[in-house]
Amino acid sequence: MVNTFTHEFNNASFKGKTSFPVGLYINGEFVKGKKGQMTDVIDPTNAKKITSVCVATKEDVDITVKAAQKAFDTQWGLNCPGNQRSKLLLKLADLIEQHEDEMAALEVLNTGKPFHWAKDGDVRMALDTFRYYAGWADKISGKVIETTNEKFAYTRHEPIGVVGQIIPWNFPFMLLSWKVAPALACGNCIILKPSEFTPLTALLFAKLAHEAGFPPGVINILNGTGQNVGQPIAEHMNIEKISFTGSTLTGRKIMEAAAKSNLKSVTLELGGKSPNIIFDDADIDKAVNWASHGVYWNVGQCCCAGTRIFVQENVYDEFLKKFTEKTKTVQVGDPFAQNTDVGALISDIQYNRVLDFIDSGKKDGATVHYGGEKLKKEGYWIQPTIFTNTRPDMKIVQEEIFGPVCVIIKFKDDADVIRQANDTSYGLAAAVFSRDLDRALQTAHKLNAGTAWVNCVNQLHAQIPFGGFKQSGIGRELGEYALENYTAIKAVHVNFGHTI
Ligand SMILES: NC(=O)C1=CN([C@@H]2O[C@H](COP(=O)(O)OP(=O)(O)OC[C@H]3O[C@@H](n4cnc5c(N)ncnc54)[C@H](O)[C@@H]3O)[C@@H](O)[C@H]2O)C=CC1
Ligand code: BAL
Repeated sequence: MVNTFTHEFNNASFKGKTSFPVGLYINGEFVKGKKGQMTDVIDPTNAKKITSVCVATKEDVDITVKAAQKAFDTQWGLNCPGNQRSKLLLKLADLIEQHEDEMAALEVLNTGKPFHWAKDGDVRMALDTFRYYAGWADKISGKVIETTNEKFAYTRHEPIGVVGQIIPWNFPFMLLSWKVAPALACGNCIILKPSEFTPLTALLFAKLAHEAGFPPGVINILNGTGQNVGQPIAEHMNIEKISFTGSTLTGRKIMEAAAKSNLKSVTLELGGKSPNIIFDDADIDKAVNWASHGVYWNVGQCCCAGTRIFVQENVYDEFLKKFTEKTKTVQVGDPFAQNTDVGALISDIQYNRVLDFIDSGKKDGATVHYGGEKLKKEGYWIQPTIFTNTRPDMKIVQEEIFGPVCVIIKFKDDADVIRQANDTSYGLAAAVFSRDLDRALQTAHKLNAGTAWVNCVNQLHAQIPFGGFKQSGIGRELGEYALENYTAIKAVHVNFGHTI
């Protein structure tokens, strides 16, 4: 028998209960893994255990792939019309909406992020994403291609089959939706591996997907580590597609595993070191507010965080003063309190990683202009931190920190800032602040980034593609573009006259 996790929330943001099995969700059932292994799930706000969940091994991956392939061949894929897939996705979205406070509270418990962000950001965006792709499920079609008068040729955008999906811990439920919704809309069966740090909302999701009535084997959730579950998915000979979000280092391993196994197609959404450019003609007060959101949202654990803030020299002092004042007002604390802006970091590993980066900045000679200290005795809390007087070669300027840490850098003119902003191996996102739209757009077009925000940051919509240039990734998630990740194009040639 698989255990059930039950938890009563009773706080300023949510009063209510959650309850779901902590098994692996395979072929429409919650089961224990073949080896019966469990792992602890930790509350990052106090480093205490929340519960334990079952974890999978390679053998479980093999069993799941067979179940998913059977579902694809019999009840899903080309055997289930798009309008039926759409109905199921809409039903699932309705169920998520009925449980949105519970889903948000669970995400808060497992990640330490503020409730209002979890609900109005993560869960709302997941809902939008499921509904958006439900709309696509019966509109996925190829085209007729003219060639000769004796031929009728057309393309079909067919589902790929069994798809592996690996997600990280920073936006567990939101990123689940980015992967699962388009894959199902296109008719694929999915095997999703959440991060070992944040398995809980994926399990509540599995319970809701079960209730929605998806055929067994269409949706499968396998908790576990990268090594025991992620790697076997990436290497599997019968998984034809893998989509991954996480570090650039692991992204390389996934690509290597795909190349060495069956050349499965790979989509990668990886790290970033996004520039945020403040020109001297920007509305400085607005830019300060956006820049603060750019760095501190999700305590900086965000692939598109605008952590390199470039400020034109004649407004540098004004910006720095106002940005520092703003940073001092950022409320770090109880994620269920209604005025909290920033919660805890996800794990002891991430906490130490961010502290190491802060140390390296100090050792390299940068100035800690504000913050830089640990907060609280229990859990993984770090002060919002501003570095100044940096050099381009410093680790804190070049590498993704994934914590509430930014560098503020002076620039002379447009050409200077474009050169500095593009001086990175990453290319996920960038932002430009200016009242001069010509200048803002010309700059946005010259930045090497998959997303360019003008007078805003961190804006994400189900309809708009998201993904990286350079080492920030391959392919695009969200929007119509994501359908390309989950369909295989077949060309059909019909001869009605040509002889040979
Ligand atoms: N682009 C993004 O949204 C994210 C970027 N990161 C970056 O990565 C750094 C390290 O964080 P980690 O948790 O170690 O990231 P990670 O990339 O190792 O973990 C992300 C996911 O990949 C899985 N994974 C790990 N090794 C794998 C392998 N060999 N094969 C298949 N799957 C594997 C993990 O279990 C997890 O589900 C962070 O400090 C941050 O800079 C981390 C999380 C998300
Ligand atoms: N910035 C939203 C997606 C991510 O951090 O992975």
